[in-house]
Amino acid sequence: MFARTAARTLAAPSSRLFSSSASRLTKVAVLGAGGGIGQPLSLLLKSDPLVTSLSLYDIRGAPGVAADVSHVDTGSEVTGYAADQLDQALEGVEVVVIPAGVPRKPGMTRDDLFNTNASIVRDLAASVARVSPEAHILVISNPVNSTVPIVAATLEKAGVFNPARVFGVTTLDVVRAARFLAGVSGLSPSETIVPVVGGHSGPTIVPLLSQTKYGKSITGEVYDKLVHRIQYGGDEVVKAKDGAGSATLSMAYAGAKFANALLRGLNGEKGVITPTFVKSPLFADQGIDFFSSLVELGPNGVEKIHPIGELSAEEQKLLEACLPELKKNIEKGKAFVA
Ligand SMILES: NC(=O)c1ccc[n+]([C@@H]2O[C@H](COP(=O)([O-])OP(=O)(O)OC[C@H]3O[C@@H](n4cnc5c(N)ncnc54)[C@H](O)[C@@H]3O)[C@@H](O)[C@H]2O)c1
Ligand SMILES: O=C(O)C[C@H](O)C(=O)O
Repeated sequence: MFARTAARTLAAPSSRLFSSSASRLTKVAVLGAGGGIGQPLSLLLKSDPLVTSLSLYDIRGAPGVAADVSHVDTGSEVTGYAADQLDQALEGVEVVVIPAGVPRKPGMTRDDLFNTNASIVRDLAASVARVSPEAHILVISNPVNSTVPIVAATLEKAGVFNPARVFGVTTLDVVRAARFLAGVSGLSPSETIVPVVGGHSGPTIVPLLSQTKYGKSITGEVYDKLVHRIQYGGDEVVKAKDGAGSATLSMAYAGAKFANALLRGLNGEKGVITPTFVKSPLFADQGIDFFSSLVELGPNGVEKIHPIGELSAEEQKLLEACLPELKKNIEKGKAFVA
């Protein structure tokens, strides 16, 4: 998971979880560190040798999480910040991960979280713009299809938006796709990596199984069920947690995995390529200027946005269903800031 060498992100072997020490100082902040995702994510980031300093902030509970996590015997320093210490938490930070906000309950869509989470994310982004305007921002808070445009528009308003530094974390969809395809094929998930493009909610999640060695042979009902499970994996967890929230542990894993990929890119590692939801030219001519596709990460953040490649007829249909919904979600986010 936390590989530091040349293996591509999509195929990073999990045996590298605790690999060797960092080559450069990297200060990372978690905003929402006291939450269901924030706590295990903070623990995993503490275990990442590429993180040398960890700032944990929440409106409640972050100093306690920091005291706990700081005893783990890895090299990084950990500091917790209380509700009125956001500016201090952001000082000198290069990477900001945002899992702050409310999660879904059964029967809700991610868009139902907009009313609460939009202002939380906007206000946090405004503080990042003021205190650490060069930081890379990793947005986990839902609805990602709207919160990423909100962060971008907020930074734009402050005159500091750099599209190479704002990312919607869609890694959980990639993690699920690999796991679920492995379940169908009987192979190891390291052999069933699937590019997942589009956005992060139901029909906007578009798994490109035809671009994988084992996925392309899956057809009919098995294909339909697999695609549905990848698109609605989040609902599975929400239902099972029965009112206690949504995915936290698998999300912390996915968030730490994406953060590690970004840090490897920032450290100059070549060939770090993974899907992420960024400002993108791929469908901009249709008024959709944020999109998740394979992105190469480098010393400045986004190095190269890859095209989505060849699609099967089924995937073309999935993409057609994705685009109008995604456009609506993006416009809603932009309108909120405007
Ligand atoms: N991108 C993804 O794939 C993905 C996956 C799972 C969950 N999520 C989303 O992540 C978000 C968090 O989920 P969770 O399960 O950790 O929720 P949670 O309620 O357990 O934790 C959220 C935390 O955010 C904190 N918070 C609220 N307002 C804040 C603010 N202004 N500043 C700092 N912290 C603040 C809360 O105090 C709480 O500790 C939700 O919106 C959820 O939908 C996204
Ligand atoms: O389903 C949710 O609301 C949380 C998250 O987006 C997920 O995919 O698990």
